[in-house]
Amino acid sequence: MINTQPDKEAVDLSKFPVDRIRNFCIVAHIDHGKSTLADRLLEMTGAIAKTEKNKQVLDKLQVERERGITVKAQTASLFYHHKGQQYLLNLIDTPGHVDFSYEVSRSLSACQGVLLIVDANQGIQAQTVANFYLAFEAQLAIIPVINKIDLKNADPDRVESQIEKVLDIPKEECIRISAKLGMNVEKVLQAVVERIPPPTGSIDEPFKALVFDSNFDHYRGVVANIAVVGGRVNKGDKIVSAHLGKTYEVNELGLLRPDEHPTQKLFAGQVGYMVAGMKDVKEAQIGDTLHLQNQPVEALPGFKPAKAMVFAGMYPVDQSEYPALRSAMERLTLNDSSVTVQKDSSLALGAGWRLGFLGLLHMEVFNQRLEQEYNASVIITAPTVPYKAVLSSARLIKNRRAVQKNMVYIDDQRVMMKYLFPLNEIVVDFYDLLKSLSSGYASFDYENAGYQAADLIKMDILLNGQPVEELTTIIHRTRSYSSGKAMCERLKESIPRQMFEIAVQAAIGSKVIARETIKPYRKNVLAKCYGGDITRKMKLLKKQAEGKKKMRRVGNVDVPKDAFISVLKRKEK
Ligand SMILES: Nc1nc2c(ncn2[C@@H]2O[C@H](COP(=O)(O)OP(=O)(O)OP(=O)(O)O)[C@@H](O)[C@H]2O)c(=O)[nH]1
Repeated sequence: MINTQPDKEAVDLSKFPVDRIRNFCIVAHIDHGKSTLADRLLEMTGAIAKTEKNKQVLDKLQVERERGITVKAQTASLFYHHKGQQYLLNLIDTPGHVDFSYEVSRSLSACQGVLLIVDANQGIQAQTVANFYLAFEAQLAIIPVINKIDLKNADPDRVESQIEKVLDIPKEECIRISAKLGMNVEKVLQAVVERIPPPTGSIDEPFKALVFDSNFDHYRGVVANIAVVGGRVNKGDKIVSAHLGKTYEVNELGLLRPDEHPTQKLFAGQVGYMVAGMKDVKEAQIGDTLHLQNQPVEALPGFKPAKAMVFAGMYPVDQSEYPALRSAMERLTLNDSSVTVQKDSSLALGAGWRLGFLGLLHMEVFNQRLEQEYNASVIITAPTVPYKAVLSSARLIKNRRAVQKNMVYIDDQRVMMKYLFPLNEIVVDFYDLLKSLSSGYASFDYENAGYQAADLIKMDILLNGQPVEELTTIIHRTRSYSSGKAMCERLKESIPRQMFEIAVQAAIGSKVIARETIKPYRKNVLAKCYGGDITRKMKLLKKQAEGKKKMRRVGNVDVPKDAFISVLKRKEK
């Protein structure tokens, strides 16, 4: 293979007519080797040097490197020689975990095909099936790739049979590789050219591009990732966002290889980035259509908004950090449009937001990115799931526990089961439980099946008979006793003794279901002051008064803000 990687200045994108372009994603279950294969493809086409240091180069975020998982889809344009012709391959590496499947579905909209990677030892897993259906429904060409054939326990024959049985893809279409050793990776590149169709647009149409991702650069403003569906765009052109109707001048255009590589133009079928003086994050809607000024086009269908599954409150640790946190949140939600944001406030924690996430890992990663990329420190409250309440005298009638929907044997060792679960039962620790019960063998994926009636109740927490609104929770009746007890115990640990006895109670309506008592105690700050040094006494009393400012008064009980945080914060695993 001769791979001439054009240098920075030499890229002439007009040399790549649409029929010599391939846009594809790599999709797979978590850890099946997407990012490792992406590294090999980048190396083989000369986009990056082959060194030990270049590992998972498309996992650029600190959180991705620390956790060893992909959370953001990344794009890289590769140049590849095949049968005497040079091709432009646009690769998008996507996350594997179910919480980031929104990234996958968005990325697929910029592609005509996928490489579906399956681990030769683990075989088909939950997200293999979920990702297969995303690609299948988007009518993309699917190339099954069996990875890690170098492993001692690899069983590619069995995995091929699974692929044929469960996904209905003929065995013969599978490519067996070791991404780690680079074995057979060349065959993957050949299959991309031969089996994935080129994009359909034409260079002669009016310019039309889909914004499929974007992020915020401190100096340049919004950097949008675009897929040019038709026509061409030049640096300096005036373009219009179909969503807002605003006009911008194109300041910068280029390819991602995977670093930014400026060009003068982008043509139909190409995928790249654009900077067009959008200074406000609200101007770069993901899913928006861009066209030339005075050449309006029909807007592309865009993306279905992501459906948040888990909600949590987010507050600055110190209220003076609110404006800085707001701008950090706006910028991060531009890069992760699946997070929903609503303003909220709490007496105990001040002004903040109620955020919606696709799952618990998504929430943790968002929090970590805020800290690492924006230096923000936040308090996250206990995650909850959405409920619909029926306001009538009729009770919500029956608790729907898991209901089995179907069961398919993948082979003699594996079975795929579908259940209907209450979301509240699965979002918090179900995945961990499943992994430990199955010694790590089971995998899990879920989608929203709508609202179901359930026996839910509102549980209040009372301090000396006064309800504490921040701690009210909606909970399944069968869980209320254990949860109420745990919350009372945690509050007892966090509220300091005061001059009188404090009753900490959990209650359903007027019925108390758990109680702890905090014994009276008076902290006499003057106890150690012998004699009559009045200035020293005043100092100590002033310090005590300042301490009280950090308290929230519930009835006659002073509760330190930290107490709310420790009770509200979900328990660390
Ligand atoms: N033995 C062997 N290990 C591999 C191979 N390909 C990948 N791995 C290892 O499998 C692990 C997961 O690989 P990644 O490339 O991070 O997997 P991924 O699918 O990108 O993971 P997510 O993006 O988090 O879903 C890493 O430890 C890799 O070194 C292979 O061909 N053989």
